[in-house]
Amino acid sequence: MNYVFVSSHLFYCTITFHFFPTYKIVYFSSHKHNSHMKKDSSFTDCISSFRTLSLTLVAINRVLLAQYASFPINGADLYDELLSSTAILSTGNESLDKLLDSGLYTGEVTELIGSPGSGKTQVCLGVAANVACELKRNVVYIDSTGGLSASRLLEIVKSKVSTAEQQLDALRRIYVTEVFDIFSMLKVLQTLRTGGFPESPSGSSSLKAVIVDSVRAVLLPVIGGNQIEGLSLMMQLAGELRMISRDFCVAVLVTNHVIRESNGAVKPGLGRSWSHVPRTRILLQHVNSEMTTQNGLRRATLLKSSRQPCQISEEFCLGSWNHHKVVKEAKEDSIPEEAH
Ligand SMILES: Nc1ncnc2c1ncn2[C@@H]1O[C@H](COP(=O)(O)OP(=O)(O)OP(=O)(O)O)[C@@H](O)[C@H]1O
Repeated sequence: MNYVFVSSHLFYCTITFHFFPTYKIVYFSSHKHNSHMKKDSSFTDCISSFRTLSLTLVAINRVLLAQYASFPINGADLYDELLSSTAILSTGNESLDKLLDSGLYTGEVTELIGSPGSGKTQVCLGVAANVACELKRNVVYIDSTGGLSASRLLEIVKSKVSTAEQQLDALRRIYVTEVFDIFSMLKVLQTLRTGGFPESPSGSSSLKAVIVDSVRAVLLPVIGGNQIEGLSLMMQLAGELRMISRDFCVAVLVTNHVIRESNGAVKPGLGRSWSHVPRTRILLQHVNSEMTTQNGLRRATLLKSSRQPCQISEEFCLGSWNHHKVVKEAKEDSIPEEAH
């Protein structure tokens, strides 16, 4: 254990420096009330200890920067890192995959926005079922709206895998947590990040997707009144989602509502501070036609992407995840589970 001595007129305390556990910082005072202080230290000793201290602090500063600051890396290394850590998870819906440039990218936060009833939860269920059934990977599903329907999930799973055993296996890969406030949400994410995630039955940690439906439901109550606290909680949530996506190489899919402006245009909820959090954003809308409202036809429009031109859109049916895959077995080898 290394000790760093800090002289102060006010304090006599010992603090363990959390970021740097091998160092112990000891504050000691020359105040006359502290009878047990080092009274024999001369002025020159004091100056030399300050010098030592400043050198030590510089060393600590360097180590902390090396550990926690981001360093620039060249494009080739960046591309290598991308190839080794990025996987593309198919959503199970061709139209959405097309908009997302093949699917959900691990290491990124993707946002699905839309008005109530636009089908955000249906898409989340479809994605969870697809990752669990087709890719055979784990999913953490955080439900903050109470909109997750186990029967609907089973319905989608049944359309993807035929035997009861496979269906059970797939359902076991989807870990559902219900949270209804931002503090519980942050706690769940922190538990997940610090390794508190329950392992899959096979014992392999194969978490590939984290779905949060929805972020606005937990943020809305804290954003209205106390703006400063609400914003800081929102940024904390953004940080947790980003860290999980990067550290665990998982795809994070979040849902958010929209705000309708006076001219009828829609914009993503949670304002500007949130707008930079997702790397990709898709808007879900009803397709307004008497014929199409019956079969749940939706239009998905790409609003934000660093890979595709924005404002392209695709139409798809919400019930498309139910469609049975007749030639599933034959196609198993060609599932684009991990593109890189
Ligand atoms: N099995 C199904 N097949 C097709 N469409 C369905 C099915 N079940 C529900 N729907 C449709 O999904 C829509 C509701 O979708 P969903 O609950 O995903 O909306 P949401 O955008 O999550 O809404 P909210 O923001 O209120 O949570 C309804 O229009 C409903 O008709």
